[in-house]
Amino acid sequence: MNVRVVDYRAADAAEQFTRSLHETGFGVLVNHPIPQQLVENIYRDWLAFFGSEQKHDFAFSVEKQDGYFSPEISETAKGHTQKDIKEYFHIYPWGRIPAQLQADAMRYYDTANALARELLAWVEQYTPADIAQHYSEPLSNMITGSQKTLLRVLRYPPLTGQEPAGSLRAAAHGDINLLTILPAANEPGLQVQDMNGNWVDVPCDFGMLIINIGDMLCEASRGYYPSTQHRVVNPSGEGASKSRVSLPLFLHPRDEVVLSERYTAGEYLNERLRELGVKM
Ligand SMILES: O=C(O)CCC(=O)C(=O)O
Ligand SMILES: [Fe+2]
Repeated sequence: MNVRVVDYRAADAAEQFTRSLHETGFGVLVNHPIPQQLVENIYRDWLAFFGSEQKHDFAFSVEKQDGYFSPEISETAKGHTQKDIKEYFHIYPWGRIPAQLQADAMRYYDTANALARELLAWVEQYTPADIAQHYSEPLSNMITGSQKTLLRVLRYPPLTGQEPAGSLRAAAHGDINLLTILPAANEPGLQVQDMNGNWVDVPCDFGMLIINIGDMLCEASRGYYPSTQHRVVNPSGEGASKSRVSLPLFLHPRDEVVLSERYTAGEYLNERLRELGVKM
């Protein structure tokens, strides 16, 4: 796969970047505005939280979807039968969060959310007119006042060797939302699928920020922006004894936004959460 690496500060960044999203569902930005030190602090502090008993005080709410999802709850990717090998915490500005982790998490949320909004505006600007005419409202409008944009902190525990055959840290899936922003994790393992079905390693270098299209934007753009399948594979050797932490921000529209003739965003999300086994 020929992934285009785009300089966020280049004069033609919006055009180059949206071309990559159209061709592969996936983009890589360098010289991006996400501060590395903040992300490293978040990784360190949340590793300590996942290692503590405090996490059990924040058991996730089925209705609201905020809080801590244990490895026993962990999602089963659409079309798969094994649960992923992971635990995670869902952060919303209105949701529950441990007091000692709140300031950095919200600083990151605001920074990543602002960038995601800017990138969605690029996507909108470079949507061909015959596709854009089907958007029920401008993309940038779809997220105005949204309460659903979600920051997920993931921890993949060290492997024990007792994992069920065939289970992965994260089985192949497409993200549900409009657009996802993913800084480099502390360990490798993320792969994306190219147009020929091959799995390609994603660089785990902080300078490279990964952005991918989610299923909602694929639906709204009638496939012009494809949602890329991706997964997190199990490490072997030394990596197997280490935790992996990652920090995707999932940009979501308001529930009532019409994505297509088939779905509003709220209907689409609820259907997918039921399939993942985390909602009734
Ligand atoms: O951990 C990663 O690198 C990716 C996580 C992911 O794809 C997800 O949570 O949707
Ligand atoms: Fe994902």
